[in-house]
Amino acid sequence: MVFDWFRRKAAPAAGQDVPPSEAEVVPGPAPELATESALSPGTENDPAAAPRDQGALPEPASSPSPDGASRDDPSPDGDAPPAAVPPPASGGVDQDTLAWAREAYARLKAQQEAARSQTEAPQVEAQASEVPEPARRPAPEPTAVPEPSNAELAPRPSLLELAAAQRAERQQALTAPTEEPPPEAAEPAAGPAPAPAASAAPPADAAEPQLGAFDDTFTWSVEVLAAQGRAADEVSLEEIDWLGRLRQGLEKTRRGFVSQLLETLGDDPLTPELLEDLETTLLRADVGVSATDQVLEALRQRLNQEVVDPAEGIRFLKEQLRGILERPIQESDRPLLVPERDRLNVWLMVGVNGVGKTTTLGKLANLAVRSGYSCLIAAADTFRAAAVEQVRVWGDRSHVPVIANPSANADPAAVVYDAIGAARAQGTELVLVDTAGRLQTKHNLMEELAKVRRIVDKLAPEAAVESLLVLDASQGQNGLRQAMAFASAAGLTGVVLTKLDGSARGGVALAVASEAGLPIRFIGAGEGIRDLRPFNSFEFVEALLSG
Ligand SMILES: Nc1nc2c(ncn2[C@@H]2O[C@H](COP(=O)(O)OP(=O)(O)OP(=O)(O)O)[C@@H](O)[C@H]2O)c(=O)[nH]1
Repeated sequence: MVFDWFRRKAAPAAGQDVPPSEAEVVPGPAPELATESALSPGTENDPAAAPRDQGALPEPASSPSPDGASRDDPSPDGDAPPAAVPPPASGGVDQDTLAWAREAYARLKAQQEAARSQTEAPQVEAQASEVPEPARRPAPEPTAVPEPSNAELAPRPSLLELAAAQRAERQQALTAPTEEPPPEAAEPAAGPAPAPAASAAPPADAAEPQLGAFDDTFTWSVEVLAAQGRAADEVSLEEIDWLGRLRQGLEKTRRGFVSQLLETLGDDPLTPELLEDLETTLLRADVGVSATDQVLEALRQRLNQEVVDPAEGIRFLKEQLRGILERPIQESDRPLLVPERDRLNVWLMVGVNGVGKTTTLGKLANLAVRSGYSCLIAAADTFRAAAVEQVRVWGDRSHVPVIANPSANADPAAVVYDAIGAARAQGTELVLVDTAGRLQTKHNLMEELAKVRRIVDKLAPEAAVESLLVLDASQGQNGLRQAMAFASAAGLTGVVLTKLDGSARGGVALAVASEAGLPIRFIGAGEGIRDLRPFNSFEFVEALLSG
């Protein structure tokens, strides 16, 4: 079994079927929210100090842990909080939810400590072997699984669980990308190509995610996973880390959106007059005219039927936003974009200059390798001098081969031709194609792109082809115009939204879904290799509207 980052669940390795019935965290119809409340003002800048209304999140699904304890009874010793877990940062927190979050935290901490002592042990051995015989100290007991220092944490993972966690960590370490690209990767990639620009090198890989404090961000992340049916023992550090970064990435959008929303909604029941203010708020957040109209119309109808208090207003708003994001996903033939096993998958990255196509491709290659898919990169951006080099560096980081054409200004279609041939010969599952950035208004360049697309369809009619428009979220409504233009030339099937970190225009995701009718497939929230994940409408909307 490997952890499939596309499905976000442990999955059988290549050659094994994935049972469709297994529960997975997928961007599907939103889970029913048991409770919902208004956003908590004041938590934006100081989550540790101000209370966050935990009721804003759904009741976590009650999933028994492997040792049989349910989340209602996280501690075999009773209700006392684990000693190593600090008291909650916020007051007034739902105790049941908090206990569940504590359980997840305790497990992650134990896993991290187990992994740490596991990695330290071989180092001690290695050092010992360098020491002259007489001075050599006795090697540490090889079979003993170190007892975590927070052994009193509840529920304490069994030795089997610890060992499994260690194995998983080791496997992750083995399959993880190299920290730095190997020196030869810095060599010019292709014959006459000029020396690589300094900017060609992607940022160094982020270190393994570390467990932070038991704070508001942690409890929010755990709750978001729990609301989607995750058990406490299925919560992984990397997902917590990602959700934290997603929430942080959407902070700028959220800050404007949420504060205006709270101001608009106030403490009184919603009135039709408030809808005008809400319209302005949504349009300012780049949600787009169509999505805004849909939301307002739904709210209007609701207000005609009953009195709606602010908390219900927020819940209803979230539901509407999720619905808009979900519609194109559910209408596509694939509710979840995952490379199909035992089939050639070709994913093209297209878009205007500098939006993050190559970076996205590098992150996807890493996601694919870590999820156990065989992958190959086609460096079909033959226009920009350093592009092939940049792609090679990304390929090296995940040990993914790169097919490139050494001649300057080679035909991108020829590179794709070679790549598909190589993938067929090697039985590769996923071919990621980097294409040159182009303005949607340049007819000849759009024609060139259409040719690449035709070549793929002709050469590999059996392949599952995806044409993904990479959009820089910070470009707001401009991205929408790009989507419309690229749709016809490249036969777009989906969108990757990048640079959500640091952009106040994350609302454009809704405009893309409602006006271009394109499913958002992945989102990027940072330059690091792990800063990309499959899009999940529930998490996105929660992060957008979390307090
Ligand atoms: N902050 C942030 N930066 C990103 C993200 N994705 C890409 N970038 C940065 O955006 C810049 C351009 O990325 P590239 O991947 O080279 O963009 P491109 O679309 O391939 O560029 P062209 O090939 O010139 O069209 C780089 O500095 C990336 O590190 C993201 O999600 N967040």
